[in-house]
Amino acid sequence: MTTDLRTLRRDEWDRWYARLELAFGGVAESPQERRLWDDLTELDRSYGVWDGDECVGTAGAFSFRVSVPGGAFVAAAGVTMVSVAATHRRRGILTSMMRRQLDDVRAWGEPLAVLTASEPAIYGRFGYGVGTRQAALTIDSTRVRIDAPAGTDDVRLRFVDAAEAAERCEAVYLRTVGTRPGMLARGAGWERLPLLDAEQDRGGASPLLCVVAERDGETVGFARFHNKPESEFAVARGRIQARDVTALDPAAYAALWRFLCDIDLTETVEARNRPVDDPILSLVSDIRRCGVRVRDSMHVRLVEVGVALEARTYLAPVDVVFEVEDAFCPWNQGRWRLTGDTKGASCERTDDRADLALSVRELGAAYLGDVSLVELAGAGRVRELRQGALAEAAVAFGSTVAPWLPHGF
Ligand SMILES: CC(=O)SCCNC(=O)CCNC(=O)[C@H](O)C(C)(C)COP(=O)(O)OP(=O)(O)OC[C@H]1O[C@@H](n2cnc3c(N)ncnc32)[C@H](O)[C@@H]1OP(=O)(O)O
Repeated sequence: MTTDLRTLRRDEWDRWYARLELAFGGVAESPQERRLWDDLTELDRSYGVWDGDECVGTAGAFSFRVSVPGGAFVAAAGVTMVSVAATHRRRGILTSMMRRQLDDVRAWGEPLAVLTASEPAIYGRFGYGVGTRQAALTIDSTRVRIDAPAGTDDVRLRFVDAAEAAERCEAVYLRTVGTRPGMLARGAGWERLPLLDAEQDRGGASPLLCVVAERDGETVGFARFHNKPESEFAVARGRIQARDVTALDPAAYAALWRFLCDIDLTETVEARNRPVDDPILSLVSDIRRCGVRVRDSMHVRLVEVGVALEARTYLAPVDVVFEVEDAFCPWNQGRWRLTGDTKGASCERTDDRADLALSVRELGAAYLGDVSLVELAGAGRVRELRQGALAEAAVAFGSTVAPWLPHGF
């Protein structure tokens, strides 16, 4: 079989995207969602693999800047829309696309590649580590009380039309980008993503509802959610499906969650993607009844180890030499000396003896401050070669808040 891997052309997008949908089960997305992804696709950063005139492989890369510990934003390829036709699987097509893509990302001068995986087992071989996690909540709102802080009662909540309020909600959201590592600065068009609301995706729930939180006439937060009425022998058992809960201060945040947990005729509040250290977990009276489940979220690949490690700051002074293994991107392979603290860092090639040995995948996992290097060492994936180096590096790589990716891509 000979296939041709090339950059996507405008007139190929429809056929290309249809093959991507087919690889994910063949259920067509709503026209609204399809149009959004069409508009967001960056053709010159997308690939199709063609067997004759049949598209058998797809992959793309959005232009993002990822927030990292210390507050900088680092250019990153947001790897997306990866698929290989079921008729052509396990013949190396994914590998060929990952090869081409990581070479291109390097040539574009982007030190990071990030993605959310359909299955976590796919991308480790290409040097990606799980760099952020997310928590799903299923709150029993009949039993859980919100212990709201002072000032919560001064927050005014109002139902608004989600589309009409989109601009001011986006303005609030943008003020939160960068408050956690892992959040994305993106280009125009992405503000449409949280408003997608096709009936076919609702599963019987209401259209998207929106409540804004105001103080002194200023918007200080918002919640977007669906209400799914359910009942059992005339007992209301409705479910609130929270899509976004965003606020600029603790009182507004508590007011929004208290509202969601208090809606009549409902007894459950679900939220699929929250930070693992979400303050809601400290607002509730009974964490056991919040059904917390944690899973992998954004996978991170250091495309240029030196540039990436220099771009963030470190919670404590650090001076360690890493022996990095990177078979897929051998330009990263070898020894790097990282020195840094809360103000800045430098990371350079060195011949000095190594203090810690690990693969680029572990660096990706630890990069945003989520998984501890100590935890990875416990799994045998980081080796300490100088006593004390592991603790020193683990503390330095931490983050004061858990990294979080608020939405998929
Ligand atoms: C960022 C995103 O877009 S995530 C979306 C990923 N896409 C999907 O899940 C859609 C459905 N699946 C597919 O399209 C394909 O099966 C893909 C893209 C996952 C894999 O494509 P393929 O061309 O079959 O992969 P390829 O042949 O290059 O495999 C490379 C290696 O990865 C392994 N691999 C491939 N898919 C998987 C998987 N799902 N789980 C574990 N290992 C996998 C292969 O076994 C192979 O291992 P080997 O080198 O040890 O033999």
